[in-house]
Amino acid sequence: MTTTIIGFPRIGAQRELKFATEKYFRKQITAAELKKVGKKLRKKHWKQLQSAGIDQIPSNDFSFYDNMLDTAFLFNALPTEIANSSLSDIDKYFALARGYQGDAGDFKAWPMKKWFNTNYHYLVPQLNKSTSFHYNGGKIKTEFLEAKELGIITRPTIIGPFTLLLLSELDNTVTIEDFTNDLLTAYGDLLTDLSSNGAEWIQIDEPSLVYDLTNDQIKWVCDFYQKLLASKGTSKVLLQTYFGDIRDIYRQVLNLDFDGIGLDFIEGKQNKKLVESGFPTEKILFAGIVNGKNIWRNNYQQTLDLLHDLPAEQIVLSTSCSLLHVPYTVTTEPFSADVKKYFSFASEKLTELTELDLLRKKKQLNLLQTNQELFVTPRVTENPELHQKIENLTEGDFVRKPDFEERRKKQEDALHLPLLPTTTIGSFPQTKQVKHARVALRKGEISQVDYDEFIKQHIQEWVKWQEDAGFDVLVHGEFERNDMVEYFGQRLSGYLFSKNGWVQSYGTRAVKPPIIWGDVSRTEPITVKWSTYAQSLTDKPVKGMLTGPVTILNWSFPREDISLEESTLQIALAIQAEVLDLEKNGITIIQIDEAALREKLPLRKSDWNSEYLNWAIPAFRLVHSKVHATTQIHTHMCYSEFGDIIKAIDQMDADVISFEASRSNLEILQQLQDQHFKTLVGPGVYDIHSPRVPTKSEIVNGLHQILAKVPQQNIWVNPDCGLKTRGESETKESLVNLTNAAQQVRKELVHGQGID
Ligand SMILES: CN1c2c(nc(N)[nH]c2=O)NC[C@@H]1CNc1ccc(C(=O)N[C@@H](CCC(=O)N[C@@H](CCC(=O)N[C@@H](CCC(=O)O)C(=O)O)C(=O)O)C(=O)O)cc1
Ligand SMILES: N[C@@H](CCS)C(=O)O
Ligand SMILES: [Zn+2]
Repeated sequence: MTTTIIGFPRIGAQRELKFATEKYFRKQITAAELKKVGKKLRKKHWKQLQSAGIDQIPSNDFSFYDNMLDTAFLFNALPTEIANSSLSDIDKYFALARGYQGDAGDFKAWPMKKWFNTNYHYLVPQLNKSTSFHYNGGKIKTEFLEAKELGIITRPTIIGPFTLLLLSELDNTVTIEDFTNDLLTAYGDLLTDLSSNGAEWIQIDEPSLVYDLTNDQIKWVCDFYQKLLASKGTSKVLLQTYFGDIRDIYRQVLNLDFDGIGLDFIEGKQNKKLVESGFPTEKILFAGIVNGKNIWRNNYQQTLDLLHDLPAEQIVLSTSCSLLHVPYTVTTEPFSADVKKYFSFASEKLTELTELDLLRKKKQLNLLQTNQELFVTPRVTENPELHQKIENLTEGDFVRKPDFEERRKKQEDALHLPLLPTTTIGSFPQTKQVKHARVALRKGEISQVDYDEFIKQHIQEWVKWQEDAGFDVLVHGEFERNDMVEYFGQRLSGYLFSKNGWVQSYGTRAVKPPIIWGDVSRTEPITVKWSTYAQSLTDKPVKGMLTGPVTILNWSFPREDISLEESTLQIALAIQAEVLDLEKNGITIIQIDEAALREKLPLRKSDWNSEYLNWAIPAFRLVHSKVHATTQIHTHMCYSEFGDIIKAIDQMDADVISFEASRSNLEILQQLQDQHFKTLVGPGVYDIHSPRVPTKSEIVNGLHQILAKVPQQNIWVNPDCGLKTRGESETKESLVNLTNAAQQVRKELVHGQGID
């Protein structure tokens, strides 16, 4: 055995899984038809890996929605009301993913969170007293046997117990210990079952081992695996980690009876040093040396140098993480050969692994020379003016004046907004018609003028609708955008775009991250015509809508020849120019989304004194530092995992921030209160990732919870995130419930204060 990968993209080269699943949601195909699509994709991918020469192929990396959900489902850890409902198994599964409202009941979806430092999102299992874990066969076994029938003995993969528990939400009636015995039996039964069915290797993913670990956690992991591995059957077991190094538990892990240890040598900066400190001769090192997250060709010489320092005889070459995070193939992309040669997507990374395997065995050395040519000369010509501009930035460029309190008064006078102002996050449903129009424009079937007219009509309809629904601050709806990052990338110089480079973000949703190829700058206004058009239709303020520099960077494939900081500052200057143009054209409220701000924060808190926030926060400040006091700057983050960086978020110095809160039980509110958060806040009052319509009273309850923690004059009312993924009718129903709820609570407050 010499090469493997941790996991492969599952949505299909043409996003077959997305389209089939969405058809199933719309009841256009049956469950059997959907399952057939899944089976076909799995077969295709296994065969592809096989013919690429990957000699150990994973299975159960496939998922109809998400692997965390799969794992909870595999172990039957469902809420009782869903488990006992009349829904079929697959509908129970999707009910947990997206919520369900219908004849079988009314079930909220499980929360969704970012998967470590990626733009992939997993479902957060909700565990309580009634949860129990037990294994009785299921997806992992079915897929193993499916591959076996094709003559491929795969390595089944499963998320490990530590990661499963750490990433789940336990209510206050239970602790991790309550599930330990259950899980020992469940994982034990799984190992025995797979092993008796012929699995030679089983992969247990424990990415959570790359976090800072407490002594109790280390002890839990060691005790658990000691017991589990004592009766593991005949299969060999691989402990797979990724997204960092395992410095806190490396020594202990070596003493456990794993047959293989998978380490990430790309993001795991200390892993090399750890292995050099000793690695048992009887174990196999699955060395993650091909980057599972970037799209650049591997530098073979660098990789060979790294391998040179590792125990050569015991190494299987692997990827640093699952290839889930990169697009399927570059071969079908319309880049010139001169550009294409720099790229490696999932399929090309398979070739890299097999070529590196040849090279480490001193075979086909010509491959090394061709590869080295990519790295000897600079790939792009620099923009010296831009570099100078960045060099000339001074502290004052990062400070907005006057300060928050003074601006707040001026904005209150200028904007005249009511208590609990209502707004939305920016996008409205991207309907079939909107997407079709973009396809028609791309194919030349309609002209740019016709397309623009079509978009304007949508803006007009929705501006009117928002006025009628009683919103205080309107949005234009983002109908002209394919994606909040790709759209900007396409209008900035220095970017390249794939035609089909889709990467799963969650469930059926994918993104096509643009590629930062060179220095980035703005050549002309990007959003001004749409925002000013929308503003011309109403007397209410319409928010300008931009994506912030850190998010543009984090959701693009970044350059590796300059620092992330440098690239982000280039983007920040481009967005700053856009902010100033919007302001000049009469837009008085501008939202600059920083949905991905937290993404590149080091996973280990002990690494937080590193530089990331020291440049990410200033990059955002640079974007809005030059606007007038009366221009209100909003920002938005579609997650609430910023409790521990609240101070940094406040230092972004925005006037208002909206964030996800409904799926996270509003726990962030306590932290806002405790840390005297100054920025005005719009904690999302309903979950937009589910088609479920929130009732007015649910929203009223949510507002009451918010009011218990945040001063009323600091509160905005909005959904969790943009509404582009939702259908029109559910969106309108939900938003009417939102404005009605806000009005009711406003009345309560006014009465309570005796004003009315
Ligand atoms: C807010 N989120 C975002 C994240 N990352 C981003 N880069 N963007 C985000 O908005 N991360 C966190 C959250 C949650 N994540 C997502 C990710 C993706 C979506 C989403 O809605 N994706 C759409 C695709 C969006 C898009 O690019 N649309 C294009 C192309 C549409 C298309 O597929 N066209 C078809 C033809 C369709 C037709 O004819 O009807 C084609 O090209 O073949 C566009 O609109 O032009 C998705 O469907 O997956 C949401 C949240
Ligand atoms: N303005 C964007 C933010 C998504 S995070 C939207 O509404 O879709
Ligand atoms: Zn969002």
